[in-house]
Amino acid sequence: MDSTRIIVVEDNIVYCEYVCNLLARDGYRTVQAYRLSTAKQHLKQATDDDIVVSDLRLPDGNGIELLRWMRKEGMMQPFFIMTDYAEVPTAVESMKFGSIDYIPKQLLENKLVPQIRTIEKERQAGFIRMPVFPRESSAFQKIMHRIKIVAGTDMSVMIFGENGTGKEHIAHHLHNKSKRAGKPFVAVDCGSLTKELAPSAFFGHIKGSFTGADCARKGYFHEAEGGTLFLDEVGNLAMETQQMLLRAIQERRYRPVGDKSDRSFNVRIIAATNEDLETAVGEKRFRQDLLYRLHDFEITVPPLRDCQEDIMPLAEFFREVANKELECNVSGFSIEARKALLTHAWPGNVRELRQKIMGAVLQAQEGMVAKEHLELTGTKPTSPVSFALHNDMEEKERILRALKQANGNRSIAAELLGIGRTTLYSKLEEYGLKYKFKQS
Ligand SMILES: Nc1ncnc2c1ncn2[C@@H]1O[C@H](COP(=O)(O)OP(=O)(O)OP(=O)(O)O)[C@@H](O)[C@H]1O
Repeated sequence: MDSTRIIVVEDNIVYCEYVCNLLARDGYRTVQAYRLSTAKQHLKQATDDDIVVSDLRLPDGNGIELLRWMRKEGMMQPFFIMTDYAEVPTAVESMKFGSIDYIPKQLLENKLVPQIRTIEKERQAGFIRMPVFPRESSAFQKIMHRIKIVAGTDMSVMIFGENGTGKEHIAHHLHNKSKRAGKPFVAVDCGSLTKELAPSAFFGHIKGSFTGADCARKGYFHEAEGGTLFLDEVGNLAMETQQMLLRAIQERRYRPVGDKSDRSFNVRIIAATNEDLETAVGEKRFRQDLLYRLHDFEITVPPLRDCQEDIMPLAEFFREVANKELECNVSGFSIEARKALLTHAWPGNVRELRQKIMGAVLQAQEGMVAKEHLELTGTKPTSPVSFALHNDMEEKERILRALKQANGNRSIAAELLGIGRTTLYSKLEEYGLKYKFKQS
């Protein structure tokens, strides 16, 4: 019997019973709650190994309220929302508060148990899921659209982007949205693989195949069978390893080191790089034929400085994560801190933002994060390129975006737009926006 207990929160008694039976069939213990208040009681006695699956609408509240309450109480158990199709936009909201996924009820039978199995495997491997914030900038909406169209296929996908932009998250998300969800997602750091280690790492070896091979080892291809193999920093592979991979991918088979026969595999490949691989091809550091194989479809993740709309939402999200992890009680950012966050160049992208916010929350402990807590030195502020005013059509929208980003503060908005305060005032007048942001 599995030790994982699932708390099923659903007011429709018949459906609740159905979900519990589904889970019981796979050996899970379940406990039912028809109301938000009952769910809270169960959760007060829950262990960290429990998992919550909740309907969105409940007689005395809703699933998102439950999730927010849990996170506020420091309960970090995995949380899934079950939805009807009509409720998908609200369900997406739930991911902001750290729900792992929303599962349409029509797909529950196929999706829920595999996702729970993945969580269990990750727990066994000592892997801790970092909460992911669903970014909503227009650049990310485009990325999400591209993921949606390619997810259902078996095309290889190449993800380009600077370090720390979230390429691995995107690869994971793509996997979760594909028909391979619930099957393994195996991430390989190609930069750490020497040409000597690579054959055994990718294809495995049999016992005694070389000095030191005291026992057989499964390779990454075997581990990822049925699922996705994520080749991170693929540009760092040695030429010999590139050739070996190319052959395997072309022939859809490989031979474990020391074995006498080949194995076939069913693995989807997603690769990521922060390099311009065309240049690497030109410099003969990367094989053109391998690049073609890995590059059926492309996703480019823009640097954080080009996604200004994401900066404050991500910062707020990391502040909440930091509050919980570090047991602090920081409620927001001062105007100066916001300004610093919005104008910093973020060479380390989301990773750097996360680190800066964790550090700032730790320093502030409570109250507001001040500019000094962020310690944003050493890089020049970004040129306000992404907010530059190009033409009348875009202008109004950009002004609104900058004002929203600056929380209505016109000085900061003007700075983001790269124009003077007086110019901003006259633009506000021109577009009839003068009274919309009265607060500053
Ligand atoms: N949407 C997000 N929500 C929460 N955290 C995020 C998000 N995107 C990125 N991060 C955080 O930023 C860091 C970098 O993310 P990730 O490893 O996916 O980037 P990457 O582009 O693959 O980096 P690298 O090129 O260095 O391998 C991680 O700590 C991750 O938790």
